[in-house]
Amino acid sequence: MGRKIMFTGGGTAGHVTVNLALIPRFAEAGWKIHYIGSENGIEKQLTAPLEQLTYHGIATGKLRRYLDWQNVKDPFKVVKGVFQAYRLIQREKPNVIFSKGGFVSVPVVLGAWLNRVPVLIHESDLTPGLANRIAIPFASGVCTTFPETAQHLPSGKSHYVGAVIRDELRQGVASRGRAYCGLLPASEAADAAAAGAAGSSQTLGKTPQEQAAKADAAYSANPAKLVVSISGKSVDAAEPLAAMEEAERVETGGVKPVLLIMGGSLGSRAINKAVRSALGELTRKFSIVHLCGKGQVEPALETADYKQFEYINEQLPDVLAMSDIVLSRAGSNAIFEFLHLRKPMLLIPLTKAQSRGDQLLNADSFKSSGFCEVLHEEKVTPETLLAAIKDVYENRAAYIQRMEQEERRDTLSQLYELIVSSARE
Ligand SMILES: CC(=O)N[C@H]1[C@@H](OP(=O)(O)OP(=O)(O)OC[C@H]2O[C@@H](n3ccc(=O)[nH]c3=O)[C@H](O)[C@@H]2O)O[C@H](CO)[C@@H](O)[C@@H]1O
Repeated sequence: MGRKIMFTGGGTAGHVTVNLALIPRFAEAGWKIHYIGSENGIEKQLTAPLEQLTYHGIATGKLRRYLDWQNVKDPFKVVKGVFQAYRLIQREKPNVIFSKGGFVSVPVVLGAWLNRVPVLIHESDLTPGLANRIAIPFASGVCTTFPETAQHLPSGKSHYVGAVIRDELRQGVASRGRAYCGLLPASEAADAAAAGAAGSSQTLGKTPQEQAAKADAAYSANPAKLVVSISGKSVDAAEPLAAMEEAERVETGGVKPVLLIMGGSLGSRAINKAVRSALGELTRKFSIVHLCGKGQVEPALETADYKQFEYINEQLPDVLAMSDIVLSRAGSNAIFEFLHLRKPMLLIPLTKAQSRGDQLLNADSFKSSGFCEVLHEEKVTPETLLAAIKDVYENRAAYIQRMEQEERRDTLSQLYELIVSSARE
């Protein structure tokens, strides 16, 4: 009889994507794969395309730190969930359970413990979240993304494995990303820029390099008055910054650099608001792909250089491949993906008022390694946001160089082996 693994984890994509990375490995090795999640959560949507997987929905309750009338109802849902998980595990008899955390995972870990099935938990953040803190006493081991997390775990249970990166994230193709987002393909943008330059008041060179040199020379000769033509439009670059930007655009063949904005898997209203307050300035310099979160797209704001999506799933590798820099929350999975792909980042971590402060720690750790710039939400204004984005973009080579020092470890294989070795016969 083949071996069987049960995954759990959900609530936000950060509690699902590690499972999505592992599932193909287990499927290839011939394991039967089951997933216990909530009835309608994001974990159900994200695992739906996987044919090799049997999904079981159970009742879930959120364990809140604040007062809410749901707090009265939810303990009953949690008890119901434990009972359902217990019965499912008893029936399916998995060899091992892997939990990526989130509230749905608590009843599953308890159900596994009651059935004496080994459970490995994964903690992506520097300090364990509430759901994992409740579950850890019932688990056989805890795999961590950060080495520092060991200090917050019972001795002997902690396994530092590092960040798990989905294989497909490495296979992105920039031109496919541009096509998906409706951004002008790089080659066409270069042609348009060259055509525009040919008929402009300033005759710029033929190649992007010649064009940049001419724009630089023109600006040095008369910094206060430089009119360049990009894509047929004359731009009065009276401001030194604007002149530099236009010269740079010419240098890149008329293609604006791409700024990817990811407010975590659910989107971030604070980031959305901040970005939209500075949209005019930002789109002068960047083509923006904004992952806004469910129900947060504003169609009226859409332009050739501002593309919004609620969430991008299969196409994310392509979109990442075409992105030059990233503005993001500091969720652990996302920032390690950016590090792996060498994307310079500006991070706006979730505040202590809205969370236990895990993203502040994640962001501090990345900043001290020189991988990102951090802008605290309390300090965000259109001006500070623009300055910080400009800073990251201008220093992008230095960020990339520091990220290049970071070894790319095969965490996925290591974690796979650890789970296999924890499984009961
Ligand atoms: C509000 C909240 O509770 N945030 C927590 C949640 O964040 P969140 O769920 O946002 O998780 P992460 O930022 O860690 O990961 C997001 C994941 O979603 C993917 N993605 C995102 C947007 C998109 O359009 N497409 C897509 O595929 C990313 O590639 C990444 O794999 O879990 C993280 C890991 O425990 C924590 O650090 C965060 O503090």
